Amino acid sequence: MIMPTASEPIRHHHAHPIDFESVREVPDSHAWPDLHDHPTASAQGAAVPVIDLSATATNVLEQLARACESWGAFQVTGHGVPTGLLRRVEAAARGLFALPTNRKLEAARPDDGVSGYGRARISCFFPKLMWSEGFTIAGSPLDHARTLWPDDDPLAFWYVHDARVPTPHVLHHLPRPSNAAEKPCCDTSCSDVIEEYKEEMKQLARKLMRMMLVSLGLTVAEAEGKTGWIGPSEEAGGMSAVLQFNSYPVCPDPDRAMGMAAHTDSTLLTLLFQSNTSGLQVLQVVGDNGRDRTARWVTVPPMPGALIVNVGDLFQILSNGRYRSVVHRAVVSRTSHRVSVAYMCGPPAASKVEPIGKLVGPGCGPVYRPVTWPEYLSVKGKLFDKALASVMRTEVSLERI
Ligand SMILES: C=C1C[C@]23C[C@H]1CC[C@H]2[C@@]12CCC[C@@](C)(C(=O)O1)[C@H]2[C@@H]3C(=O)O
Ligand SMILES: O=C(O)CCC(=O)C(=O)O
Ligand SMILES: [Fe+2]
Repeated sequence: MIMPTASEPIRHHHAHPIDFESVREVPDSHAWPDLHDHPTASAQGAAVPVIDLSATATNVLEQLARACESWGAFQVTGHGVPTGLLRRVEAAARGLFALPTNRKLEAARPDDGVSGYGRARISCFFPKLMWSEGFTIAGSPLDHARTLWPDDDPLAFWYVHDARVPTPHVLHHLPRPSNAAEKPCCDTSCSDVIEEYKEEMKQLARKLMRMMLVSLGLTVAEAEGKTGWIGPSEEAGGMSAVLQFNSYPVCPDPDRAMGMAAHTDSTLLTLLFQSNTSGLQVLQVVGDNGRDRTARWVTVPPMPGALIVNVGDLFQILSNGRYRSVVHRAVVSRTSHRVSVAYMCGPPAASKVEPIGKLVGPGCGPVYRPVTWPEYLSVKGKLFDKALASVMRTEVSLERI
């Protein structure tokens, strides 16, 4: 993995994003020296597992367990999310990023905030900038749009019909809507699509959480009771989530630019939709016996209609280290503008996440101390790739993990 070279977060001085569309070469600010830190596995090599959730055949739980133990990531098919909705959410993402820069900057994420437009939060740990821009939505997309653009709401304004997206050229020349209520009559707005997508992802995330906990050896009742958040009644307020839209413009020299630097997600699970453009790579660690550790980047090929599931740091804590969060990154392309949408799912803010009692036994005590999601995010914001180790119980030897 490309190690962050900064121990202290860096404040990048380029407040304004570069104009990705017009640059003819990768500027020094975006040129990464060590993109080939590990070999990239050939297409014939091992691939991230694909799991069909609709399969009536029964070894789905075993497949999940194997995928989570050995990869920390897998693709799911048969998940029940309509392909039409996936197409519409991709169009919504493309529409958002196609907005003129000044409109996007109106929604810039404040320094101390979670939501808004800007570069990835982890950028401050790397000396070079990434070839991407992002849009983070915590809470309701509609409320969000209203707060960010109180006068006129581009999220509600740009209509998504049949996955057709206004091109940047058209967007520049469209009149700004004078009143968000004056919507062109048709279809649904971006924020409706996003709202609908969040709801579908929430159901799928709960189902996957339940299945993954059962695959660890819990009963369904235990899985629902232990965490409270995934039970049928949502008495503890259900899970919470952040929606992250990523955009990776075409790049004149993809071998020198990084779309999204290597990281693990600070979530329980992340459900990622990468549309039909390749870019996501996961780090496969081979021969991990302490000393002799080699790793390689494995591309996760786009599969029509599939979603990718990443095990996040909080699930690693919950499972007491049995399921590992996966190191992953996104590379860029010379020819395709790629977008991805990540549903980053965590527990309710007030809930403590800690190793599940049943998975902790004699000779295998709890490896991690209890943390809430906000606490963990704050630790991650300071320590980045050392965050998980820092919430280990001190009496547990580092060898164990
Ligand atoms: C709920 C989350 C999870 C965050 C922080 C916070 C809001 C934004 C998320 C992301 C989204 C993009 C990748 C990442 C690595 C980033 O830079 O910002 C994520 C990060 C994390 O998983 O740590
Ligand atoms: O775009 C991708 O494939 C990866 C995005 C990602 O890792 C993230 O949003 O956390
Ligand atoms: Fe990620």
